[in-house]
Amino acid sequence: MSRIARRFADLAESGRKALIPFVTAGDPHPEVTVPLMHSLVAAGADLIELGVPFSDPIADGPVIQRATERALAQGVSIRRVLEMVRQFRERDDQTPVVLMGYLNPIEVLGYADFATAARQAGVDGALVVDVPPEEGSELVAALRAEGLDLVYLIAPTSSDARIAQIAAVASGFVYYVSIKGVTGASHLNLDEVADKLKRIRRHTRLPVGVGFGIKDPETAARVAGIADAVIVGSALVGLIESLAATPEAVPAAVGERLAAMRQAIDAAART
Ligand SMILES: O=P(O)(O)OC[C@@H](O)[C@@H](O)c1c[nH]c2ccccc12
Repeated sequence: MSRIARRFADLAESGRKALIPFVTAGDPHPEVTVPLMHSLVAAGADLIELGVPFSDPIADGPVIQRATERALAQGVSIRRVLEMVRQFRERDDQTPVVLMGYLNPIEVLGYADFATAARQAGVDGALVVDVPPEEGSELVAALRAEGLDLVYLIAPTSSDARIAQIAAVASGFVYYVSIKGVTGASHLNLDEVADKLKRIRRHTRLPVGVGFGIKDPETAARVAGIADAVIVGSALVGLIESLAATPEAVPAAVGERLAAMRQAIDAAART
């Protein structure tokens, strides 16, 4: 069983929902990322989505774009990101890590070499934004050969046929993007999301995570009421940005913000 499958199985057994923070590797400084990852776990992260900086992040809003720029300015490459995961694994062999990124850096390494290096570093899966399911088979095969999951995005506009196609190739979990547009948007409509999750669940038994626009503990708790996982990015990355001048303060502060979401999720689950 993959680390991701095991984590979701354990959560389901204890009736808990997954909390998945997203941070960009190398933001605001490469030295901060591994301590930050440990701090996120201590604050209640069940899985970490780690962004691989890429120069043309089409799905990202301004907050994560600026994080990407800060990381690229520090020279953070995909190899450096893998090295960070390897270092994280020295102290944590339980928490799944999914790399979020775009195809180009993976193509530059080569699918097979990327998959091997990722597995050796301790990565569990990848979410490659610009690989649609009909073009993903080669990448899926390379990742599967190393036991890695390929996480797919489902959009509000995805048809049933599209959801079925994604369900056939996805593994680990599927990621429902709660709103049209880029990361960091606001105001997700919970009823709409709940409807869509019902439709998605007709096609797959994989856990379904929901991300985009979850910024505060209340929203996190409400989404946890209907999804298997709550994914939070820009709310954390915006805090990192505000602390960019004092990188050493980042792990504790971001951990604190995530812990508040964890508490709200767990409190709502008890009522
Ligand atoms: O930032 P938000 O609105 O909290 O959404 C999560 C998101 O940041 C993270 O999962 C993510 C970052 N970059 C992406 C690109 C595509 C899909 C998802 C992502």
